[in-house]
Amino acid sequence: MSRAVLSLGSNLGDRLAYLQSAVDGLRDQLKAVSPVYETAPWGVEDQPDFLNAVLIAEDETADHWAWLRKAQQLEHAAGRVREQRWGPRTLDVDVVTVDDVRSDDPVLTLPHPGTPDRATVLIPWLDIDPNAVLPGHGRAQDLLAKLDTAGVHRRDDLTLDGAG
Ligand SMILES: Nc1ncnc2c1ncn2[C@@H]1O[C@H](COP(=O)(O)OP(=O)(O)OP(=O)(O)O)[C@@H](O)[C@H]1O
Ligand SMILES: Nc1nc2c(c(=O)[nH]1)N=C(CO)CN2
Repeated sequence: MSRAVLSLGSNLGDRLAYLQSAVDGLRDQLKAVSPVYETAPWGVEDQPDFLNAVLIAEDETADHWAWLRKAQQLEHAAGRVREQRWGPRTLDVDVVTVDDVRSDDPVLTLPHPGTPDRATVLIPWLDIDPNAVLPGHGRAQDLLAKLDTAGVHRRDDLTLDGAG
């Protein structure tokens, strides 16, 4: 059994539909779906606002590589074209954690190295797991306390349907 935390982001086209497509693609493994947040872009600031959300999924047999393949399949299905680093995209699916796995491999770094600095991941993750711990970095709550959360706005009018 493995448990993965996956972060979703979209800032092109029908953003909510792209996030929903990831939820639909994980339906059998889905354990929790966060609220949706509208967030100011970090990294490359001259691009449209993102919608972000976080999912928790479990699988009987998947190892961390299988979760990366799944994430990339979901991006591909959403027509994701890799262009600019940190640039606009229809769907970004990052593997935040898989259990307590820690890896320095650039193809799959775990936990995802951006996580401690990203309120856009920590806030929705804490919504669905208030006791979340980032392996090697401590409690998500403590990491979030050090960050600026001004650009992160919960959109209660937009919801992802994770029901069976
Ligand atoms: N934990 C991880 N989750 C997803 N991809 C990862 C992870 N660790 C390493 N990668 C690698 O990162 C590469 C680039 O990913 P991507 O294009 O999504 O980066 P980005 O979204 O622009 O930036 P960031 O990864 O900082 O969010 C992928 O090809 C993948 O192999
Ligand atoms: N707010 C926000 N900004 C971003 C995001 C994202 O998901 N949310 N993803 C990026 C590329 O990984 C670059 N910038």
